[in-house]
Amino acid sequence: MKRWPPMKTLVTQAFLLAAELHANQKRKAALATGVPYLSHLMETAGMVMTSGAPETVVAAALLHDAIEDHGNATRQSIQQRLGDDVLALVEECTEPGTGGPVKAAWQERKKAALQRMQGLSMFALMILAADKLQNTRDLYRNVILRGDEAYAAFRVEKAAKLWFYSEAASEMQKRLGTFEADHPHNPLLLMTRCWLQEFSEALTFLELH
Ligand SMILES: Nc1nc2c(ncn2[C@@H]2O[C@H](COP(=O)(O)OP(=O)(O)O)[C@@H](OP(=O)(O)OP(=O)(O)O)[C@H]2O)c(=O)[nH]1
Repeated sequence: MKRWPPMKTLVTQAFLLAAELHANQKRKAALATGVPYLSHLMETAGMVMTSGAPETVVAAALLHDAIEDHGNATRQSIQQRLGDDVLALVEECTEPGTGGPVKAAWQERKKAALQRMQGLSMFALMILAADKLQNTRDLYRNVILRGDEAYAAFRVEKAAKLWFYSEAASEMQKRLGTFEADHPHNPLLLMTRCWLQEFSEALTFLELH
């Protein structure tokens, strides 16, 4: 019988770790019930991979919610299995005030996340832009089908959710601009620009519906 080749690449290892960590986690507001959380990580990492980003970035995209959702102990598994570069990127993508036994209050976490955006590395910015776009695309489809009921599964109401997304869109655009000034033709930055454009367009739709 033909055997699969050994699965040793960073992306494969990251996928296996993400599948392990998020095995029992479901999406909160999916159109079908019981949709695995892994779907969000695969879509986000798929966008990053399609852009041509390095393997470390794709691996970090697969693990961007690992510490946030599964705690500080996860840092060690990421470091041991994927190395310091992937861990550093995952840490940049981890929302402040998460990872410990108790999550900080929603408003406090989101304000801290916004404040940190101007210090993001280019690769962390890419992952967060793909992450926010994936969640917003999902919300967009949900709003088309269910209207305001689409917001019911979240911790905060529609106005707060859209406030955060709109602040995040402008902070990410500002940060992207600082990289574009130095590297105007970088294809990874061009792709991030497209994602942020789509993110803003989806937000405009959500604000109007
Ligand atoms: N659109 C969508 N999102 C879902 C779904 N299931 C889980 N999420 C996740 O929920 C988070 C938002 O959930 P909330 O209950 O508002 O709680 P939180 O912001 O305190 O985590 C998002 O992650 P986040 O990056 O931490 O927050 P955010 O910055 O996107 O708000 C997103 O990944 C779903 O079915 N659809």
